[in-house]
Amino acid sequence: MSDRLERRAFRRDGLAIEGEKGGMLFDRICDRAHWCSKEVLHPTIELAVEIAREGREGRRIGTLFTVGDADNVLAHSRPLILDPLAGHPDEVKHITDPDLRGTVKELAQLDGAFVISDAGVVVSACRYLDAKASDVDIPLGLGSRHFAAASISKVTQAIAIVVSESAMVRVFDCGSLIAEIIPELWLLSRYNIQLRAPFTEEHVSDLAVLVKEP
Ligand SMILES: Nc1ncnc2c1ncn2[C@@H]1O[C@H](COP(=O)(O)OP(=O)(O)OP(=O)(O)O)[C@@H](O)[C@H]1O
Repeated sequence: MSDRLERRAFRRDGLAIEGEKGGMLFDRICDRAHWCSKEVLHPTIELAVEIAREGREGRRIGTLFTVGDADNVLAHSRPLILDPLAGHPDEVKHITDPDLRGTVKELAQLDGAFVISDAGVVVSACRYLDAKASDVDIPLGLGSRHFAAASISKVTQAIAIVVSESAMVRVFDCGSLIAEIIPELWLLSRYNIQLRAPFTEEHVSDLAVLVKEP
């Protein structure tokens, strides 16, 4: 096995964030979504939480990921700049690849969304999502990034994950907010929570995961 594949296999064994229990909490989000590949959704949520926690160069950053139905997402979006991931082979663009994850953290400072395929390949970055669904269900007060995430999850089969500049991570499926991840417990105040009851709330170390009940 090549070094790259070994590192990828290692990461698939469990989450770096909060270990096995963190993985179990992310399973609940998978179970709530209308479809889910844990091998892709878990490392994407984990990366979103890392971005929310770490920011870049001392400031918080926000970004957006779509997971699944990539061709359809591409058809409902357009590039904001020349795609920095274009031309690189799929083998180096898997969401579990450590080098790719570092690249995504850098690119997350730019506007737009990352598009991830069902197989976990980050096929495009810096995409403006054009989908505008009128019947999305998003709480008042959330802005255009969240609206774009809700809309693309309604118009396509993709699950959309927002890293808000407020450091909250929000997951949209079929046009609705289905989960919120609070990466640091001091952010856990009712003020920050946008998910409407009923939802489950579970904690592991500094992480809280709230999942809407069906
Ligand atoms: N349709 C879209 N597709 C991709 N990215 C978008 C889209 N709309 C907005 N964004 C990104 O979201 C950024 C923040 O926009 P805005 O503040 O309105 O969103 P928000 O939902 O309040 O997010 P945050 O909680 O991070 O502030 C924009 O600068 C842009 O980079």
